[in-house]
Amino acid sequence: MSLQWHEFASKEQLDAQLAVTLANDLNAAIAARGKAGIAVSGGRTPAGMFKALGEQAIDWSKVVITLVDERWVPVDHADSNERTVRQNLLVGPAAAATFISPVSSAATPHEGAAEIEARLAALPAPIDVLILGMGDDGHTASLFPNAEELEAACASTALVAAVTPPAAPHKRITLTLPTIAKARHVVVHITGDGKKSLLETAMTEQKTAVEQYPIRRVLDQVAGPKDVFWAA
Ligand SMILES: O=C(O)[C@H](O)[C@@H](O)[C@H](O)[C@H](O)COP(=O)(O)O
Repeated sequence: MSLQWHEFASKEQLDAQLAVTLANDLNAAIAARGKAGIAVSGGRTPAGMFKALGEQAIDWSKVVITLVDERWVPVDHADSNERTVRQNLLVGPAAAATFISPVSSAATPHEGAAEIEARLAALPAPIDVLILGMGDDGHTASLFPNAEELEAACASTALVAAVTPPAAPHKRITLTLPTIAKARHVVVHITGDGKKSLLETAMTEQKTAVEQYPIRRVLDQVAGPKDVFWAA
């Protein structure tokens, strides 16, 4: 399926519409299978959308939430993606959702990966809806260009992989490419002209784009519907 672009006049309008789209996915999954699974991305972009999502009419007690990737830091660390999710999404009615934390007290994600893998057995498979961010280098999740474990994380049959990004300050744990690609619906959530231009470049026909940009490598493997929600 081709990548469908949805452009919005403001981040606020994007957040409001994406929240409705995600709520529709979750409610459809609950109606069909009795529960729903969502994997959200970290970074700075999603905070406003998390607030809008938390206001949607969803039976949160039937929703299982996790992160697409995480920095291997304590959950009260300023760089923790879980901290962002707990402060912006898991408040109000959405606090009734089941959140699967992708970090443990292990010293490194390499040591902690097996425990996180076991925890994620509680996540509906395939994931019903998965939101991807994208970095300025074309990374998505924690699939970074030139990372020493990139190939392993793109080929692994496990749910998660530990990654040492070449330039980011923290070791990471990430859903593997096959796990991401199996999601029933994938949404790329990006803002700014630079990221729009980068994603358009990544999605060109040039074969080099696949090697250079993990976002392209991931989207090429996504079997289901894939959308981009973008605002300037
Ligand atoms: O832990 C992370 O950083 C993310 O999961 C990462 O993949 C993020 O989505 C992009 O780097 C975009 O981050 P921003 O939204 O902060 O630009």
